[in-house]
Amino acid sequence: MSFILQKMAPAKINLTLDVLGRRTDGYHQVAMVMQTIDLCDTLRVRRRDDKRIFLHGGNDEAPPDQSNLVYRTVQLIAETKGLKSGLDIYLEKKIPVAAGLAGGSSDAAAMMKLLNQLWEMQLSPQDMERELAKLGSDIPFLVQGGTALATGRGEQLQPLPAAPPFWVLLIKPPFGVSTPKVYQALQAPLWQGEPESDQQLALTANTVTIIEALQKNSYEAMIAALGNDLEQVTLQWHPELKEYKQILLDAGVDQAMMSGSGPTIMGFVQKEEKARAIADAVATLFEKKGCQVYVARSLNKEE
Ligand SMILES: C[C@@](CO)(OP(=O)(O)O)[C@H](O)COP(=O)(O)OP(=O)(O)OC[C@H]1O[C@@H](n2ccc(N)nc2=O)[C@H](O)[C@@H]1O
Ligand SMILES: Nc1ncnc2c1ncn2[C@@H]1O[C@H](COP(=O)(O)OP(=O)(O)O)[C@@H](O)[C@H]1O
Repeated sequence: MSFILQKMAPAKINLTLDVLGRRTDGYHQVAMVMQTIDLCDTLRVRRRDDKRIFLHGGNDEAPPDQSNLVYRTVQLIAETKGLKSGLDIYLEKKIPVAAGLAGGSSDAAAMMKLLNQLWEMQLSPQDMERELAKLGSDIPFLVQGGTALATGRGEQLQPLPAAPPFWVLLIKPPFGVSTPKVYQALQAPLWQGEPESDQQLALTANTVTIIEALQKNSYEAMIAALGNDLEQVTLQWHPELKEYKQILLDAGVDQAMMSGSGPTIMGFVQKEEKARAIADAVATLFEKKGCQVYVARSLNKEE
């Protein structure tokens, strides 16, 4: 029996998400500070002697069929670089689906890294990011993870100093939201069409301030600069999310905010003991509302 390769696929959260404009290609121009956390899916892969690809695991919302981003990553690489062997792939989902945590994107990035290893393709991280941008705007960030600035439609990356270590409580309501619908409903004053000046592409206040906070390695300054332009849409559709933020703030988190297009609400704290104590205090209340509660810590690029 050939040996099994395994890779963890971490969730991402947005520390900022500034939407700058609505482009003609159907995407929005964004500036986002992204961070990986240690809530992870797991991918295991074993080479087969034939040329068949089998995907196992997943769950009801991310079934192991041809629509799965893991399968689509193999298909993309098979088309561009050739199918070098058959594969048995097992996907263990822990990251909630359609939650604003980019679980599917991270699974795709992990699959790409496993293929690079197994098929000895010697692709650089930048090569992998370029390929994966074809499957989704968030996926390139998940190749390297840690803390990074994402611009363009989210696929252009610049390294940032690692965020000061922190913990987050994640409250995942019993429903998902559609990312395209959230972007489309955004009412913010946006430019439309193509960016015409550098000013239109300039980073906005939240993102500039948070980058300064990261440069100073200041947890307090980072917390003060958190922001997400998509909150206004998802919180209007699901007003109970405002209440969830308040519950977390009342329970003692330093700040509460939605991740990505939502609906997951995050509560930020600096220390593990505090995160776990608050999670214990609020778990029953949130579980009664049908929410799942997770505790996770920020990851470095190397983890
Ligand atoms: C909102 C964010 C924030 O990190 O994450 P999630 O909430 O999905 O995790 C991302 O911008 C989501 O990126 P991702 O989920 O990869 O989106 P894609 O598959 O590329 O695009 C799906 C659709 O969302 C819309 N879209 C996406 C990215 C972007 N910058 N502008 C957009 O308008 C488009 O309608 C696009 O067709
Ligand atoms: N491996 C996967 N894990 C999760 N979702 C997947 C996967 N493959 C395809 N999908 C599809 O992609 C959509 C968005 O997935 P996900 O990455 O969880 O969203 P989000 O970025 O909003 O957290 C889901 O509706 C799901 O049907």
